[in-house]
Amino acid sequence: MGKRVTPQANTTDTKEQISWRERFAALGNLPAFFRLVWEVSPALFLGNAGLRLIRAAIPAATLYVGKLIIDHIVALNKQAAGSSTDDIHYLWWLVAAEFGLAIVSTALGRAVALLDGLLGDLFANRISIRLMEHAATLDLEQFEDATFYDKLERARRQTSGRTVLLSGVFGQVQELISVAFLAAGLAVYNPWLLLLILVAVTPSFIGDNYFNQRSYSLSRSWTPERRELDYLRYIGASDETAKEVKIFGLSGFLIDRFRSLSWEYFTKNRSLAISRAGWGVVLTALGTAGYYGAYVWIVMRAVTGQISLGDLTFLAGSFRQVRGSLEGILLQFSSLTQEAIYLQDLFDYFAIQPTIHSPGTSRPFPNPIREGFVFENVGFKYTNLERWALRNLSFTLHVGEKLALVGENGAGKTTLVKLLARLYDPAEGRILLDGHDLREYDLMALRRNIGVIFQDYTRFKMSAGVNIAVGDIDERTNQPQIETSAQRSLADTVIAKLADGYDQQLGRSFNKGVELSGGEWQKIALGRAYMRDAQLVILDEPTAALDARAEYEVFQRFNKLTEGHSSVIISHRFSTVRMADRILVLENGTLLEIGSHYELLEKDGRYAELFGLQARGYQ
Ligand SMILES: Nc1ncnc2c1ncn2[C@@H]1O[C@H](COP(=O)(O)OP(=O)(O)OP(=O)(O)O)[C@@H](O)[C@H]1O
Repeated sequence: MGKRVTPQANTTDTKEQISWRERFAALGNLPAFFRLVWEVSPALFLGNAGLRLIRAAIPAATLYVGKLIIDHIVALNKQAAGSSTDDIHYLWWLVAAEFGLAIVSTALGRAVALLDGLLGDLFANRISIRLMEHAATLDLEQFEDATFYDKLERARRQTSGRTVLLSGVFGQVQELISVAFLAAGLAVYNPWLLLLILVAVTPSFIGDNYFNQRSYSLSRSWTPERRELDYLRYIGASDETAKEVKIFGLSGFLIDRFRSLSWEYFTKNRSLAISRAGWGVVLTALGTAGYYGAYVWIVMRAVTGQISLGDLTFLAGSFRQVRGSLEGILLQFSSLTQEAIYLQDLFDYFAIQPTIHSPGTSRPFPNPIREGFVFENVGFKYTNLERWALRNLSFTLHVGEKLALVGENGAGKTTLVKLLARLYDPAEGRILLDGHDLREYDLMALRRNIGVIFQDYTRFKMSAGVNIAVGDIDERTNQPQIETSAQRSLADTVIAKLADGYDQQLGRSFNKGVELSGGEWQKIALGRAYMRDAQLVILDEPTAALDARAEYEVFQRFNKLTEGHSSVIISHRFSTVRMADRILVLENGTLLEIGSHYELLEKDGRYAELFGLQARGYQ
């Protein structure tokens, strides 16, 4: 494989450095994050916080009890033979107290981990649901945009491992309180010790921050490549692609591509990890030197008798713990800001607003439609396409009319249909429904009144019944309606052959799922068109996979059942097209001809030419 070009990886490394200011600003996401966590479960949230608070006091208490024990033993030794049983009892009480603290600390640790886990799982579920809810509101065009996908991918990463942030922040607070207790003890003896600790931990804090920032930048700039890696992993091992991967012998090609891309990422990560480890050793050594400096001072004071042996253990222990905790807090802080920046990606995704939506006050949807749809000089351009997909398009779709769209591949037929359903809005001109712009109507009402079956319809890996019911999902338990729709689309003959009938799992991804042939799937998908009583039914190449007899029968039924309703049919088969009331011929996104089959034959233009070509093929 040739060397791949990764412009993002090379150019954004420097561009995507995150400044301190951005890091602190990202912390501003924490309140919103906590609100989300709180909404998930107030009880778990409070329980977690409460238990951690108690646990925070334990290290200082344990050290203090330890000091009392040592001082008491020293006192007992001095008294030698004269110790009373009360003194011994007191000593055992102290030992029991320390034992009790150790047990409570472990139990609280387990309880906190449990609550973290439960809360984290609930939170991940909640975010997944919000991701799906938000995705449902977004424009089709947004889904077709690669940068949007990168955002979605980064947001999706937030649905797992969020416990890291959760326990991270909670742990921070717990540690801070622990440190406050311990530091208070240290300050009583000598406040300078605190300053020494701060100086000792600063180098490793700065180092960690630096490396966290670089690792975030790297990971962020590699989002498109990571997506590609996921995609390669998927197509390299999936039931959907297995057939072609085998026939064309693609596995070597896919694996090579995966290998070179993943190796490139690995080497970048590796060099970062190595320099991080190297610097880590040096910087923590500085911290250790600080600790031993203080230790020498404490030992000297004990030797000269200025502090007791108990004080020595308490101070040395406190110092060690405060340093460890502070290092932890500062380390956590830098990974916390990093997590908070990831959180920004999640909130960025939630902040994406659709451009296609209902107006503030919408016009009631006409029922029945009286005048039909009018295209007035409509033009549309895909964002990633230079040329216009449709331009200067004007025609009327009358009420009750059956219109066929004809044109070569890429002429703009599907695009026209997407504009009718407001999956996109025109960039030029407008589409009127009963004299008013489509944008004045409620979007949901419009979509409810239009039934579209696209050529690339989705084969849901769900039951056969649900695959038909998606045409009107609110009616998914309405078995008679599902069965009637199946009869109309000829799907009933397909379902009759399935062992579990309408409950049969389709697709092989799940247990006991069966795969259907292309035409069988199409009959099932066509059933969706009959699920709702739409005023406009659109079929985009609905019979391409059907055999000749099935196609004939489907259209006989379709024409009868949609009598009085408007319909649009896209087809490359002229046997189907000629049944339409009028035929609209598109070429390069513009209207070339429109008229009935006979009118267009008489005109002897493009339609007549294409029709003649196909007819000759059968002679
Ligand atoms: N999502 C998209 N993003 C960018 N360009 C697109 C997109 N969908 C279609 N196009 C482009 O717009 C043009 C019109 O496509 P459209 O799907 O409307 O053609 P069509 O007439 O339905 O073709 P076919 O007969 O092959 O189904 C094509 O050139 C296509 O490349």
